[in-house]
Amino acid sequence: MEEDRIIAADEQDVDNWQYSLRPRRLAEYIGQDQVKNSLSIFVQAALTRQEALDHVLLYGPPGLGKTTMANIIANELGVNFRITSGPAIERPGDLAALLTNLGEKDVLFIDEIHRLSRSVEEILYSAMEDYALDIIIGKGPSARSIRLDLAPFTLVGATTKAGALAAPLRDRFGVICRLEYYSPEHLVCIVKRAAQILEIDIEERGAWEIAKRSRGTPRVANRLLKRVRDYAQIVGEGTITDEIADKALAMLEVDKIGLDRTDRELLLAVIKKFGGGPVGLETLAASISEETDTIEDVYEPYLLQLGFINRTPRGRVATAAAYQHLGIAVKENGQVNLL
Ligand SMILES: Nc1ncnc2c1ncn2[C@@H]1O[C@H](COP(=O)(O)OP(=O)(O)OP(=O)(O)O)[C@@H](O)[C@H]1O
Ligand SMILES: [Mg+2]
Repeated sequence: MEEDRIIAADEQDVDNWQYSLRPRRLAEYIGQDQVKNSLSIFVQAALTRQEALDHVLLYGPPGLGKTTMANIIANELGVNFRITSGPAIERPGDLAALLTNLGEKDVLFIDEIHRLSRSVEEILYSAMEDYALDIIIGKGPSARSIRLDLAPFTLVGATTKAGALAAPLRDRFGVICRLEYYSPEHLVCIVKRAAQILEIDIEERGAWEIAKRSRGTPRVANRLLKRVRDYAQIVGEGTITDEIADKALAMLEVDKIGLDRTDRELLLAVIKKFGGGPVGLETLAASISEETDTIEDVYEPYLLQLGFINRTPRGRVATAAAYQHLGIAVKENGQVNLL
């Protein structure tokens, strides 16, 4: 299960402690320079004109700091921050209640905005466009529609699946920002910053060992840091050195580039059971007793990003980079050998 994986990008219940590490201002937010620069200009412009900021859509893989950034936008604007999520808003009335309670220029954050129901989404259109709610009162022939004015507000939506957003909704966002995976350099800064807040002793090279295995994702970096700290305190002398980090992460079966056992199992299945592919998704799923959805949504993204597997019309193929990482040689005749 994804829940049990230390390198999972998705938020787990046990990740609540990370909230204290969230940067609160734009200047503290590490990386994502392009997004930061444009948001900083739009925020300043809105403040100068004393208007509500345009609606902002943040999209990108889990754990990269969408919720953090939404919160920062409200802080920079100096307004209230209200938080909800697509699945939490069940009926149009729930959204109407949220919207009518917003103050002037407040930020309403809707996480997983691609999971709003159609009827709720439709209420959002006029709210975003005209700061108004069209409400239908009564039923049948006596039903009539009334328009309720709202205070100007900023909707910040977050999604991991921008493609799943209906076009009319997407078009109503004036600012659309894509968050990218972080470079190891930025992750080193994130690890060191978190260590400082948590009062953990860490050497530069220790921070690098953690950064390199964090799959471009701050949430994963923070999680690894916490586990390595335990190891440093119990097995080492409290300080996270490169050697301590390496040993701790090896114990957790997280390899040099952040792959865990499941990642390696999947790659080995493609290479050893199916000669490197192509192998159909369903066949592959059956061979490692997994659901096809889990493979597509959970296991594959990072392997695709690394260029370890390719998706072809005939199925999944392991690339030379995957063979190399696992220490397996490719033979001319297509057969494989351990190096
Ligand atoms: N730029 C950053 N600088 C420092 N720390 C960060 C940064 N971005 C994220 N973090 C840390 O990573 C954690 C996860 O970030 P956050 O909860 O904002 O992710 P998210 O993109 O909303 O993820 P999800 O899509 O799963 O909701 C935060 O608690 C924070 O500590
Ligand atoms: Mg989030």
